[in-house]
Amino acid sequence: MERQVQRLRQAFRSGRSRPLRFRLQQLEALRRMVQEREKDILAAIAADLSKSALNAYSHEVITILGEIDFMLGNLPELASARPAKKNLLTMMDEAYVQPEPLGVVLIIGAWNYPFVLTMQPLVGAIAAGNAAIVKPSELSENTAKILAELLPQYLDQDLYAIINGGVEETTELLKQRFDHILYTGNTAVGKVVMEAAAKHLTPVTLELGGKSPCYIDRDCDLDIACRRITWGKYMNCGQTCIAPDYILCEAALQGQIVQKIKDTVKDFYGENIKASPDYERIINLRHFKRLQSLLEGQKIAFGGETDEATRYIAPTILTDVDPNSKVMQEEIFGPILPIVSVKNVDEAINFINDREKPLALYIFSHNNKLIKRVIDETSSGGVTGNDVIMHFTVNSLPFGGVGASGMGVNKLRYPPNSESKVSWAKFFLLKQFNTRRLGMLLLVCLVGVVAVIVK
Ligand SMILES: NC(=O)C1=CN([C@@H]2O[C@H](COP(=O)(O)OP(=O)(O)OC[C@H]3O[C@@H](n4cnc5c(N)ncnc54)[C@H](O)[C@@H]3O)[C@@H](O)[C@H]2O)C=CC1
Ligand SMILES: CCCCCC(=O)O
Repeated sequence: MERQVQRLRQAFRSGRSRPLRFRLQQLEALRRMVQEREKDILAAIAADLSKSALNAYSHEVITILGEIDFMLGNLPELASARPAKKNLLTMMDEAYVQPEPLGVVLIIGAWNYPFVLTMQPLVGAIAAGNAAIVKPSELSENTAKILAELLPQYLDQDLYAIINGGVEETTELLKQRFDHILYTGNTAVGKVVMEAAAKHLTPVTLELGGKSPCYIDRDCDLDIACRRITWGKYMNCGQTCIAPDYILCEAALQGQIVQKIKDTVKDFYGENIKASPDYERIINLRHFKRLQSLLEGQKIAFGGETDEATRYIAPTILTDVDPNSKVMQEEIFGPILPIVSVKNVDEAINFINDREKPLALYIFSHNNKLIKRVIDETSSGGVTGNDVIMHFTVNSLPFGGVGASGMGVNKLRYPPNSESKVSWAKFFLLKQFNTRRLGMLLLVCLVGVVAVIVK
């Protein structure tokens, strides 16, 4: 490990990773890799998470293409010096902030979105002019393997390395000195990473987990709320760090919520959910058994079916959940949705503040004052009102946790998925489609307006 880190440090010292042209070339090469080897990448993600190619594209590949496009379009400005305000003493001088690379950075990825959670930080590291070591999660072994095969074929091998392995290899890596470590994974390991980094005073970005609450106010559009919660909760079989972990609502709403989510699950995944290409599986037996244990002693209002052979757990809803029960003590990270009843928003705010600061927080209400109050009186990594997960798609928003859910920041929806939905997602998320398609869309609108005026 030490030799590998030293090799990267020498390459970084050569200054090769600093010129803007070089950084853009590497990002263009990464984009080429994603495009030319899309099929292999989708197949690897599919094998790891029993995910359809359409979902692997929508959940992961499109995000990376969007991130690379953003960088290719904005890096010249992002990397340029920023003039600083001067005072009388210095008004004849030059004063500016010059963004500069840190050096050799370590990226440790997680398994639930194995491509996004290693490539997105790598895009940032390359854009900033760093050298980087990428250590994908060993749990998503197929994606780890394909990345080890592809990255050296497309990127500068002296500046960007990939090291595969599990706890042992990661522990060895963490003994080395880096100039920044970006870790994505659970909070317990986040502490291990931070402890190791402290020995070298290495700054860290910790993208951790937590229990993200979702408060449903009695005054909201319950149909929309349940549809969006169903999408965000059961996507990737609930293995999404910013999925709504549990619902807080008045007891009287539980019945309607269960029914509406039940109807939406049928709408999304059909009568036979197990056969749906849009419904994934639990990553491994350890997590499957952990999730099964969370069902013990609970009132299962919907779902609850499991199949160990295929690591299938049905979309499940628990009602009248005791806040002290096991399912409320740990991040669920699976397709189980507990409903905890509270009398009102005051009780919901206290419930949230009595626990670790969540990675995400969701509020469904027609009352914007109530939403604003919850935002003002709680603390979380990111909030979406009247939706879930969508703050993740705004790459001009910082993305990350606070407190136990993390520190530092990193940046076409409903099933069933289809080619045309992916195409529209590209249109709305990828630069390359915006201009051409946007022009077409504007032309159609213009023709429409003219037609109305003429008429
Ligand atoms: N904030 C965010 O953006 C995200 C957070 N997460 C969180 O990640 C968690 C799920 O991922 P995990 O199961 O943790 O992924 P994991 O088991 O794949 O571990 C993550 C990484 O840490 C390494 N690792 C594991 N144990 C280690 C140890 N004892 N010492 C050193 N390295 C170790 C693994 O090799 C892997 O590369 C959830 O809590 C989820 O909320 C997941 C995705 C995004
Ligand atoms: C929708 C993609 C989200 C990726 C980060 C997470 O696990 O929440």
